[in-house]
Amino acid sequence: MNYRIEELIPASALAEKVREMGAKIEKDYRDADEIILVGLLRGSTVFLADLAREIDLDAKIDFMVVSSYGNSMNSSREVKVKKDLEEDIKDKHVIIVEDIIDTGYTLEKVREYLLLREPASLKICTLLDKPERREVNVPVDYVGFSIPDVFVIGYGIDYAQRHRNLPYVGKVIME
Ligand SMILES: O=P(O)(O)OC[C@H]1O[C@H](OP(=O)(O)OP(=O)(O)O)[C@H](O)[C@@H]1O
Ligand code: HPA
Repeated sequence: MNYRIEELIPASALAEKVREMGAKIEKDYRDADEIILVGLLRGSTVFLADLAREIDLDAKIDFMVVSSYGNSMNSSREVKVKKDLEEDIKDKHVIIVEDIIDTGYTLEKVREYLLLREPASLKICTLLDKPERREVNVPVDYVGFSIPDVFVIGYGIDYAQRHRNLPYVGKVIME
């Protein structure tokens, strides 16, 4: 399939937004002993790496793998946990860090799954939000950019596992 990529959010705007988000999180959790940032692999890696360095608090980093999409642009509703956390999150302040929220199924499932472990608090932080695509309601506490219903890649986000290493967020245009 032929496609081209058009820049949607430049690297400089991403860096500025990530700084702002980090500052907000730092302020909100300044009285917490420790926070745990939970990244969902693989899309959140680039955002999480940058965000974590903008938060001057005692933070642990852990990861989960959940399956939802596959290689196509269609969402599938089955969400399975393929790799669980290593950390015990009971009584801890946890922030799920995501690259993008689309239908909401992934975060709904992960949120329910983690709440069963009784964290002290559980918030959700996403770089990108596509509100037009939402099918289930999930409380999102930190949002970088709301974007229209376009297929995006870059800054950790893939199209069939490609383009995650682009320094900007681009949109895929089918030709
Ligand atoms: O709101 P939803 O409709 O559930 O979609 C959002 C999810 O889809 C993408 O993950 P993907 O399964 O492509 O895995 P990846 O993180 O490895 O790219 C993205 O990273 C989110 O986790
Ligand atoms: O726009 C997107 N791009 C890549 N993966 C995704 N998963 C949900 N939305 C997207």
